[in-house]
Amino acid sequence: MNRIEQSFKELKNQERKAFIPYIMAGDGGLNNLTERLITLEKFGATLIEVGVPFSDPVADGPIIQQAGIRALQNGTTLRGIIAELAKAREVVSVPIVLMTYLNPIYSYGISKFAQDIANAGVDGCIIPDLPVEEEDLIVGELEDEGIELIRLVTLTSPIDRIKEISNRGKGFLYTVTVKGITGARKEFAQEVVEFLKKVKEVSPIPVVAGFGISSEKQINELTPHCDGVIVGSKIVDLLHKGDINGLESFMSVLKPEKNIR
Ligand SMILES: O=P(O)(O)OC[C@@H](O)[C@@H](O)c1c[nH]c2ccccc12
Repeated sequence: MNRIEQSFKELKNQERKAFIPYIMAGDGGLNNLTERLITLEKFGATLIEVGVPFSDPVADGPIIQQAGIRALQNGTTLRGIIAELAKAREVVSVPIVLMTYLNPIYSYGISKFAQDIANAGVDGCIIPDLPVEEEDLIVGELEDEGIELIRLVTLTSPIDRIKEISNRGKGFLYTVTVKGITGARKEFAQEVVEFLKKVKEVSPIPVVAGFGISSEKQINELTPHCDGVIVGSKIVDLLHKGDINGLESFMSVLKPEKNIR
């Protein structure tokens, strides 16, 4: 069984929800990557999403864009990230999902990419600019290496499409909870809860909410209706500021002792 499925199974047995932090690889230098993964695992991450910086990040909001620019400026490459992840895998046991746009995969070479990330101990891949209609380009190569393609659905996806996408899916379904780009939002539209309920009804795989989540209140609002949350901009910001205490307390929101419901 893939590490991702395994960890969702364990969570379910413990009646817990997933907390999935996102970090930008190379922000602050690639040599902090392993240490950051260790810290996030220690603070209770279920799984970690590792972003590959890219010059044209169409879905990224300002905080993640800035982190990407910092990472590119210090010379971070996909090759370097994969090498660092391979080293990290010796000391980190949570599942790792690589988030990258399609272009860096293309220039790396699709089959080499799939092989190299699998050898580095990566478990899944999120490719936000790869529509389901085009995924045959790459999904076979990923699956051959045991890498799960994590698919996204959004508030504007019709329910039939959500059904189709979630039925193809392995790992978990990334449910985008805002219309727009990544980044903290103060409040969610009421339609988000309704949307999550609908997605939960049709999806055979765990449903994880992401985009715009930055507070304990939001997490408590959403988690009764999904299997966990992804938090990007807030985590990237705390790490950039070096606020490790803030990170630890924010990540304790879904710890078992606080998660009695
Ligand atoms: O930053 P937010 O609003 O917490 O959203 C998560 C997000 O950052 C992360 O999953 C992500 C970063 N860039 C993306 C591009 C597409 C989809 C997802 C992402």
